[in-house]
Amino acid sequence: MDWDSIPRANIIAVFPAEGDDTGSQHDVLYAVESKNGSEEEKAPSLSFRAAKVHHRPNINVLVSTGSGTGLATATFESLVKPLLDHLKIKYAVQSTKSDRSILELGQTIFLTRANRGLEQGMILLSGDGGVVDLVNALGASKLRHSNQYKKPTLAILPLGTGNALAHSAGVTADKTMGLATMLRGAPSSIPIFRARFSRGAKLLVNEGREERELDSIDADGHPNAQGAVVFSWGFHATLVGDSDTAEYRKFGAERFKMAAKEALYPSDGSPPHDYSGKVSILRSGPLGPKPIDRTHHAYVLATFCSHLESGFNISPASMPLDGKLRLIHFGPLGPEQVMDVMHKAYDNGRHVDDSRVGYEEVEGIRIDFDEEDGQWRRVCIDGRIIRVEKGGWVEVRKDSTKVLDLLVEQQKQ
Ligand SMILES: Nc1ncnc2c1ncn2[C@@H]1O[C@H](COP(=O)(O)OP(=O)(O)OP(=O)(O)O)[C@@H](O)[C@H]1O
Repeated sequence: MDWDSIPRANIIAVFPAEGDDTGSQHDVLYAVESKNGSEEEKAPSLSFRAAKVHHRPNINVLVSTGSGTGLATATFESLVKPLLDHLKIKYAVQSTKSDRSILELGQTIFLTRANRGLEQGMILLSGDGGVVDLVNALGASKLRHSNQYKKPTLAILPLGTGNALAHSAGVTADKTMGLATMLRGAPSSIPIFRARFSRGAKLLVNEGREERELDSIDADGHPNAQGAVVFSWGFHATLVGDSDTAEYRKFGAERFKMAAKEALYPSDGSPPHDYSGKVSILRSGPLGPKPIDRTHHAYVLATFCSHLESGFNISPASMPLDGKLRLIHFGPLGPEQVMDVMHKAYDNGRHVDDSRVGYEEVEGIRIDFDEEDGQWRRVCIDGRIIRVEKGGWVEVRKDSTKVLDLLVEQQKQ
């Protein structure tokens, strides 16, 4: 029987077929609605069937050696490999050699297979960066998708620093480090946004010392980048950018707090920076952009996720993969007041009830930067830092392209 002909929601259990050493033959038990079952007959309206299925998806394990505090390789060797071997699951494993490894695998092998309609599973040992690399590789241009495009399915094992997507999608809700969801989860599309920049925007790499062109440039010459977690400007982007160094990375998630202190209490004794620019909310339909009534800002952050790290509940109204983009923003405040707002975010997202904080669902946002110094024109997309040129702008909008499914606990339609 063909695996694809059995609806996922009807599957009760899958067992390796007895005597099969290839890992590709399975016995599947599944429920079928019985046509003549009715309440009057007092018969159950479901019955079960058993089928023999040949199914051998292409499974790739991606080990991001530079993520978090560098535990991905040890986790693969001591936990993931023995588990997959125990289950006789066949897979190919790739470890990252550079910050472009996952992007390049995605742009070549995974995109080609997806365009040929082949089923692919990926087990990703990384933080949010690995996910965003896959999203960008697979979704950089709709034109690159064939009619047969088949979304790969991703299982994420949270080996990064923030692991926002894993925390927000419920992958870390149990004590199995994502392994239970990897085996029992159901696929659900990862919502994505697209940022379109003025022509001079550049990706910052090598601890912010080098500039690189963005991989995707649209027909009008505007650099594009996609994200699945967060877009930010101001305090958040500054602390992510400043703390992305080998020295800071040793401290795990503490690095964000350390860089936050430096941004709020600069060592030269100056007050925290007031970010200057025009921020507008983009709305759907005929309504034009609605500018936020302030010229200076401390915090501008749009996200699909409820949590940016464990306990940091930035958008309490966000549900796992609900595809709603929410904006959190506030104007210049003293350092103690910023800390007060941040503490409320760690306290179950109470900051959104604070009158100093704006919180709303948006279709997108536009920022027109009015900053002389480039360090204040840095924005963050899922941990990557992009610097916009003087007088430049960025527009961030929800993107309906579906490129990748994430395995999550609850089946979503
Ligand atoms: N071998 C490597 N050499 C250089 N860079 C690497 C290597 N492996 C991974 N990287 C890069 O390290 C970064 C790790 O990002 P990732 O998001 O996975 O972890 P993180 O930043 O610690 O976590 P999070 O984004 O969840 O806070 C990515 O930019 C990735 O491309």
